[in-house]
Amino acid sequence: MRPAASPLLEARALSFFRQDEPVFGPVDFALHGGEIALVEGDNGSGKTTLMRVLTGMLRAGEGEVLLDGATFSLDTMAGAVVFLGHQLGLKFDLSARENLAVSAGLYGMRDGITIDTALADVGLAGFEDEPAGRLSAGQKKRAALARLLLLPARVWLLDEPYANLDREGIALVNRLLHEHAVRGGAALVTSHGAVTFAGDEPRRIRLHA
Ligand SMILES: Nc1ncnc2c1ncn2[C@@H]1O[C@H](COP(=O)(O)OP(=O)(O)OP(=O)(O)O)[C@@H](O)[C@H]1O
Repeated sequence: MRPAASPLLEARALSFFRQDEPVFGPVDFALHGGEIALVEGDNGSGKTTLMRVLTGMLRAGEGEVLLDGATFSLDTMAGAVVFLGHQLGLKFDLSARENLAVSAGLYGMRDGITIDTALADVGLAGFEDEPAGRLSAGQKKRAALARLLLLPARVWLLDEPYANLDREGIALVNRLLHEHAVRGGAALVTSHGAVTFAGDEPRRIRLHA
């Protein structure tokens, strides 16, 4: 797919420091619609920290983040960026369906999708009313993936999305990423495992410990 004029997500000379020690950076990248980039690096090189900076959970030490050409702020990213981290953001006492309804109430839904079709697409048909806390680790991850599908966010930030998934689940993540890119979305993905996307070979952003 031909990149749009303005990147959906851009980092310029982005760095993060803890007690004046650099954790990562400076990092530069520009992700256009239709592009997926893999963040690579050894344990402790700062992949999760980069994701947290990009979601606004941590403040960058130096540099800037642009979303759709505008300087990043919590207001501009709300609804435009969705983050899947180690904490899946599920309320365990709510059902899978209720969890998605809460997210949809906050951020809206993509055209042509419903909560139940999103759950069915990730293999959770029949588990809609199960409290999220009673789902297996892989099923919880699938419920979190259904949220990615449901929300209209064009930028996905996925931190270790393959963790806890079986082979079929890994293929599911790759399919969802491919479909997201075809729809014009962009994604940044951290992973230790082998990643095989259906589309073009992903870009690689390397962090150094
Ligand atoms: N809350 C924290 N307080 C202090 N140091 C932290 C904190 N979180 C992470 N770090 C440190 O920041 C560095 C980067 O951690 P980060 O989790 O971003 O790495 P990572 O590349 O995601 O690692 P992994 O591959 O092991 O998941 C590490 O040295 C880690 O010890």
